[in-house]
Amino acid sequence: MEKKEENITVAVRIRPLNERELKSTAEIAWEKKGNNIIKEIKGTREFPFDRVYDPSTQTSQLFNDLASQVISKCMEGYNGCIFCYGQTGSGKTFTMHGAKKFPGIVPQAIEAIFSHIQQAVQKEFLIRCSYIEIYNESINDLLNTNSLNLQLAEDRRNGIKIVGVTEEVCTSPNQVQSLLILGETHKNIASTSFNQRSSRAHSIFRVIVESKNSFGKTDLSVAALNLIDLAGSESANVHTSTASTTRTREMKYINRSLLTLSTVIMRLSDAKSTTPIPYRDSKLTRLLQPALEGDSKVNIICNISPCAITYEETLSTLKFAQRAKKIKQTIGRNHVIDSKALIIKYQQEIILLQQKLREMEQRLEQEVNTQVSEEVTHQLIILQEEKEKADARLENLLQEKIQLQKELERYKSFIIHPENVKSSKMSNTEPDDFDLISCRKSIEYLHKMRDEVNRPSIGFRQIVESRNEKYEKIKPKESLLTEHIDMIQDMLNCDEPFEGFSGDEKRNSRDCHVDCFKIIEEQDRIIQTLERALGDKDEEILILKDELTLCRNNLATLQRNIKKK
Ligand SMILES: Nc1ncnc2c1ncn2[C@@H]1O[C@H](COP(=O)(O)OP(=O)(O)OP(=O)(O)O)[C@@H](O)[C@H]1O
Repeated sequence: MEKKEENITVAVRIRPLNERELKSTAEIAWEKKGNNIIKEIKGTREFPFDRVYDPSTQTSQLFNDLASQVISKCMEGYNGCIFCYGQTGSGKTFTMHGAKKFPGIVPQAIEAIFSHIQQAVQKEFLIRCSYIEIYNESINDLLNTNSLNLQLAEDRRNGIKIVGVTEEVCTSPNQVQSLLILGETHKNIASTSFNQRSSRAHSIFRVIVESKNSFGKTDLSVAALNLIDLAGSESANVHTSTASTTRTREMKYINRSLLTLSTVIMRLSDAKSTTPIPYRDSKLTRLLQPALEGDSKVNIICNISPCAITYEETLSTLKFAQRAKKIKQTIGRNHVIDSKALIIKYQQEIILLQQKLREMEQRLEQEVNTQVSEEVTHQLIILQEEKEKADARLENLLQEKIQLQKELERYKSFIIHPENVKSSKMSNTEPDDFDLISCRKSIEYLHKMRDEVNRPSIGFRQIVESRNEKYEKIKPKESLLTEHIDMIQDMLNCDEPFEGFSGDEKRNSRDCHVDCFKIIEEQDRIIQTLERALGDKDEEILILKDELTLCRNNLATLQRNIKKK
């Protein structure tokens, strides 16, 4: 340990008058004189300190003058301890933690620690934080409400420890800030006649700074920074009539522990004293023991009210501060050559974890590759099978379609027009000179001619001429034809078209007529069915083609993915 002797730094901060004091007729009893003296206004008392701050001073000024040096030392490996001492309502919490828009020493210290880490490029740091309060002589963990009445343990190497206290590793100011907010919600605060938000316990926010040179393996420093907001002393008669038993009990515990602190400071300040120092009389002094004995750079800020109402309490605070000022300390830097120190432990853990992570990543990659290739192969097989099935179904359908088309053609070829049937049947039964086919053709021809003549678009003369010409050609057969035409016309128009024929002829013709129509109707039905079937097959083929395209696309995507892998 590198050692050097120095005094505890003691400063006094005078707060502005509060509402109650402003309303009262009481006078101002204390004022600042120069930079470091506080003096009685109406008396002769004067107390010199390292610094004295008047009511107009901002906390940032105190931080820059006092706390920043302690923080710098901590970053170099020296322990540090800053605490605020004073009667209730004198401004201890305001100084240590601050209020809205007025950051206290703690938030400013956190900013300073992290900005120091940012600048110290050659060093590595590990920051751990804990937050406890001593309430009615019980140490409670403010970061874990289930941890109450924690015990202290002492060993030669580590000094005094709080067993089981929560220590959070923090990597940013915001993270520390969150811990502070969490701790604040668990603090014992109550309204008293002197302070609306009076701390009913001593609170200690501890930052452990582990640091090591980036290149060194063993030169490790571990420093503790204790930022302490003590509960305020209260005059016993304040609580007797109005306060609840809880407040009175709290007050007794607070006063007793502060008295022990005072005694400890008094004994420490008297270099010649051989009387044992009663550290063990309170949890607070036991915890402060290493710092007060010289393992820490200590700053004490004594908060006072300038008002005469609290003259006695302020005087007591100033006397305490005077005694504290006399304490000489020999502070040393903590070198730790200890493989158990967290920064090294964490570094080793990080290396191990990184190794494990790499191994896991490799294993995962292998597994994923195997899984992917198995899955892709499986999907490929399924797709191939689906494609083959689809191809086969398509082929079948195409065959079916061709078959159906052939059948359709065949059926179409079977279609017999009634007039053909009539003429062929009739020709078998009619006498030679009765040429029904030619008659029929002639009738058709005549009908056509008549239609032609009636069509307004064709030149009338041409039509008449052509008609006459054709008429001349068939004129010789006119009478015969006319007769036959009439007869055939009658036959075609009437229900009994074969009236003039003999019985057999009639029967044959009628049967033939009916058969023909039946065949034709049947054929029409078959054709319609075939056409419908064909239409359905076409639709199925289209759907199958779509499916096939989808299959092909999926296959292509899979093949692309496999190539990428
Ligand atoms: N320097 C200051 N400037 C402005 N207001 C202040 C100052 N110091 C204290 N106050 C105000 O005075 C009140 C009491 O302060 P604070 O709670 O810090 O006292 P305390 O000493 O912590 O009291 P306790 O011991 O009861 O917890 C608060 O409202 C606080 O905002």
